[in-house]
Amino acid sequence: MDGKESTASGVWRILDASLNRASEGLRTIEEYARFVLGDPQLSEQLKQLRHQTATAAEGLPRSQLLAARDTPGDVGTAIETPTETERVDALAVAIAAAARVQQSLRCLEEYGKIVDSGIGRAFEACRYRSYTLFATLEQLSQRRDRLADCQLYVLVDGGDSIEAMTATIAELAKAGADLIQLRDKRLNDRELYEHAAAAAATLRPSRCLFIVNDRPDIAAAVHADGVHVGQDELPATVVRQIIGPERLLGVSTHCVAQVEQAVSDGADYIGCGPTFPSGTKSFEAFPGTDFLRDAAATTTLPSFAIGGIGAENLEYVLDAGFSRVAVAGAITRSESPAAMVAELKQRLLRQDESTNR
Ligand SMILES: Cc1ncc(COP(=O)(O)OP(=O)(O)O)c(N)n1
Ligand SMILES: Cc1nc(C(=O)O)sc1CCOP(=O)(O)O
Ligand SMILES: [Mg+2]
Repeated sequence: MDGKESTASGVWRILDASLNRASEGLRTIEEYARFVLGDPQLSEQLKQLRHQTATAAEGLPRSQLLAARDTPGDVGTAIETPTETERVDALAVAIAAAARVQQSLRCLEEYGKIVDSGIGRAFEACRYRSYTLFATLEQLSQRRDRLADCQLYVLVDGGDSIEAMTATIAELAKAGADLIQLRDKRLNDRELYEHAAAAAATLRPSRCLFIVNDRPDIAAAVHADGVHVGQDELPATVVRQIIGPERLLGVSTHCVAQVEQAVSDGADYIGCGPTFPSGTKSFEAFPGTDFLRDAAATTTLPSFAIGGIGAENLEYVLDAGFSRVAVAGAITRSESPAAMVAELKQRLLRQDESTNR
C-alpha cells in the first residue's frame, strides 16, 4: 500500500469506527432514557437521533467501511484510561456514552467531508441535535434525583401573615417535610408573589423543596423548586415551557388516563387523589385507594397520594403500594404540626425500608 492508499484506508477506518461508536453510544443512552428514566418523549427523540445518524451514514458505502475494518490491527484497542473501567451509576454510563457520541459525530463530520461535503453537514446536524438532547437528559435525571428520597409533601396556605407562614414552614422543614407547597386561593397575585418569594427564601438553605401551586409564572419569578398544576390549569407541556428544564413539574391526577397523560407530558411527579374526604377541599367523587393501586401499577414516576390523609388512615395508603403522601389538614390542623410531620415521616420511611423501594 502506498502512502496515499494507506491514508485513504485510515480515513475509512476512522469513519467505520466512529460510526460504530456513535450508534452504540446512542443506543446506550436511549436505554437509560427508556428503562431508568422511563421517559417516553426523550426515548423517542433519542431514537430519532439514532435514525438520523444512520441516515447520514447512508452516504458512506458500507462495503468500503467493512473492507477497511481491521479490529485486530487497531493499535488503540489495548489503550485504556483508568476512568474507562469505572462507572458509579447508570447516569454516569449515559454521560460517558454521550461524550463518546459527540466525539464520534465530530470525527464523522470532519473525516466525512473528505468523502463528500454533504456528509460532513449531515453529521454536523446530528451533533448539534445531540447537544440539546443530552442536556435534556441530564436535566431530567437531576430533577428525578431531587425527588428520589422525597416522601412527605406538606401543603400550606399563606397564614395570617408572611412572618407567620415562614415560621410555620421553617418548623415543618426542620421536622422532616421533604416538599412544601404554597397553596392559597385567597391571595391576590401580588400577595401570592410576596408570600412565595418569602417561602422560597426561607426554604432555600434547607433540604426541603419549595413548590408553588397553580402558578408557573410565580414559581419561576421566585426561583421556586417547582410548580404543581391540576387538570384545570395550563397543560403540563405549556407549564414546562414557562418554568424551564430545571424546575420540578407536578400534576394532579384522578384516574389512570390522567396518569398516562401526565407521564407523556413530562411531569416529574404526580399527585393521586382524592383518597379520602378532605377538610381542605370538597369533592364529589373519591377514586380512593383503588385508584392508588392502579396508579402504582401504571407508572414509576414519584407519586404522592393526597386527600384526607392522616395518621389514622395512612396504613390504607401504604397497603395500596404508596410510600409518598401529600397532606394539608393533618399537619396544619394538628395541635403539634412538627410532631405530626415527624410521625408521618417516620412511618413512611419505615414503609420504604420494608418494601426496599
Ligand atoms: C401534590 C398535590 N396533588 C394534588 C393537588 C391538587 O391540585 P389541583 O387539582 O389543581 O387542585 P388545587 O390544589 O389547585 O385546588 C395539589 N395541589 N398538590
Ligand atoms: C388540594 C387537594 N387536591 C386533592 C386531589 O385529590 O387532587 S386532595 C386536596 C386536599 C389536600 O388536603 P388534605 O390533606 O387536608 O385533605
Ligand atoms: Mg390547581
